[in-house]
Amino acid sequence: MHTFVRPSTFTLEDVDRKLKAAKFALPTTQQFSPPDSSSEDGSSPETDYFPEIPSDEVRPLEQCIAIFEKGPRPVSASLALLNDEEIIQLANAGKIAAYALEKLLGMDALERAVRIRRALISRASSTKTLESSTIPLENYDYSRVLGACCENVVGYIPIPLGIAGPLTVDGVSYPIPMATAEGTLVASASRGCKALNAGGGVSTVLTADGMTRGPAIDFPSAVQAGKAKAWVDSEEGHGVLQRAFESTSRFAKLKSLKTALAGRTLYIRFTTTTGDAMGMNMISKGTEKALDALQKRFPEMVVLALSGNYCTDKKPAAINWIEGRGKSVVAEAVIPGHVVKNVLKTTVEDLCNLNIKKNLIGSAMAGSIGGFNAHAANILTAIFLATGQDPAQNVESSMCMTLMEPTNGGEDLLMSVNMPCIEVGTVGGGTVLAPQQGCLEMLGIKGAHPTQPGKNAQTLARIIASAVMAGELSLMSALAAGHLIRAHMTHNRSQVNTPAASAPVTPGPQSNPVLAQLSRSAKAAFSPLTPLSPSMSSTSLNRLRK
Ligand SMILES: CC(C)(COP(=O)([O-])OP(=O)([O-])OC[C@H]1O[C@@H](n2cnc3c(N)ncnc32)[C@H](O)[C@@H]1OP(=O)([O-])[O-])[C@@H](O)C(=O)NCCC(=O)NCCSC(=O)C[C@@](C)(O)CC(=O)[O-]
Ligand SMILES: NC(=O)C1=CN([C@@H]2O[C@H](COP(=O)(O)OP(=O)(O)OC[C@H]3O[C@@H](n4cnc5c(N)ncnc54)[C@H](OP(=O)(O)O)[C@@H]3O)[C@@H](O)[C@H]2O)C=CC1
Repeated sequence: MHTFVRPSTFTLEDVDRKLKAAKFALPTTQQFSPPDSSSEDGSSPETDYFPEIPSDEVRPLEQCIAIFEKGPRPVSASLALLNDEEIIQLANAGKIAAYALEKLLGMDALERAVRIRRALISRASSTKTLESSTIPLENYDYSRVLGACCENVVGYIPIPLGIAGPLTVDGVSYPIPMATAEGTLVASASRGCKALNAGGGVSTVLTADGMTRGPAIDFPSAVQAGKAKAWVDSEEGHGVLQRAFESTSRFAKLKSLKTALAGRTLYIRFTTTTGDAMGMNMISKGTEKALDALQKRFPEMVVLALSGNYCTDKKPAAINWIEGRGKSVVAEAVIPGHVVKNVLKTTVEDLCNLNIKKNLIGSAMAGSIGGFNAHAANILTAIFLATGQDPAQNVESSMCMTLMEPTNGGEDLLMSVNMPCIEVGTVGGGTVLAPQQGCLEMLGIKGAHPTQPGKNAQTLARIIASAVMAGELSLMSALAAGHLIRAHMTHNRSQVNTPAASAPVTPGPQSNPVLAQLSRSAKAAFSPLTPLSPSMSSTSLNRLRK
């Protein structure tokens, strides 16, 4: 193993370990044999095989292979002697796997690896657009991505970042970072923040903190599975599994083990603290170790999967809604009646009525689990993207029940959001990426908390619940006042890049005079230059659009 180390988060040894899937063997220094010194044309083989500077000219494949396989070590030094087109030749000849380019080119050529991969993928695809595409490639710290965030990287996708607020949460004022492509979201959350701040801000309560993993384990019979369940539930069993589990991390402390049988299959839901990490790698590592200990006690058992969906990760599940997963937060605020009227353009009575009919009864009618809200997922996901969270966990993280009731003799609004599954971290995952770290830094919660592990991640969960409340308040008000479509036509419809040519052709306005008339009316009604009549409800507009 070479020792070519760059000042970076990862060494090549790390990358080598993480990319062990690359199946072609690299010649080691010991295997290196200099090229045959007797050249037929009498030219110096040194010159043929080790040109100092890669030229623009593309040399024959055989010569490139010779440099790659017999050139100086480490292999990154050999590849530095080849130009991009020559490396593309090697990859097309099966000598280099496109996904292992970073490993082969070395830590100081990460952007080059991405550029070459783009060319390879582009030329292999039927559209061939990637190489010259608008997907950005430069000015990105790929060393943070490698072995941590993404494979087969061809660039990065910038998402607009807006700031809502600031919002006062537990007495501290926070700017709310939101990465989104849905116009109106930041405006809506900002209006909600303004209304919440006017009432003194949001207070939060953290009711639980624990990540979960639920493996599935088969036994020969339900009786044997039942014996294992009883042992796991016992003090002795819990202790054995806990010791094994906690040996894997400084931060994972096992809080509970919940067991359930389905025939001869045993499910165990491990719940653990995870410090400032969201914790899925951490808990999975601990669970694997605990299952090794269980296997020693019950050799007949078969671990079907580390995840048996009893966790439940990245899927809707009642167990999360009822028991919580990640951080469980209740956020509460009082919004003065005059603020409801002047900032939100509605009334306490209308808001409370709509909340019951929409967020509670409407969701119950729809058979919802954890969907007793208007758009918690909107605000939560935008903050997830801005702060480097795992976006797929928005499934359970955005479970939320929004409650509203009149207070102070009906004058003011008492509001809460109840979010039992906010799965966030300030270390690990996408939080290692520099822009995402910038957002966490802005909130004062970047990385590990220096003295109380877990406090930064908990603060992030409190901020998210409070920002969700701002979004709920503003959207519910817009719905109650009939302002939804007006706002979206102003903030959420591109006038530049929505070409007329994308209009439907068959059947279309051109071929149907009635539809053509409707289309013109709708266009006039939706133009941001022509504000909608306040009396025009979103329902009537929707009818118009059809
Ligand atoms: C990682 C692998 C693919 C290795 O799998 P492997 O079989 O050891 O890989 P291999 O070296 O034999 O290579 C097989 C192929 O994999 C690809 N491949 C292999 N390595 C690379 C690489 N570095 N970059 C790009 N592609 C790669 C590549 O296509 C390669 O073919 P080749 O090109 O060599 O002929 C496998 O172990 C795997 O798929 N693991 C599953 C990981 C996963 O899906 N994680 C998702 C996150 S888990 C989660 O978020 C949700 C969860 C788990 O909680 C949900 C639940 O509750 O179930
Ligand atoms: N494996 C899986 O099944 C799944 C993985 N994921 C992915 O998992 C990744 C996140 O995993 P996660 O476990 O959160 O992060 P990491 O895998 O990055 O683990 C956190 C690391 O940070 C260390 N650490 C240092 N300081 C702290 C601190 N104050 N609090 C907590 N940890 C600290 C931990 O130490 P120590 O070693 O002592 O624990 C650990 O090594 C994401 O990329 C996510 O997408 C998502 C879903 C499922």
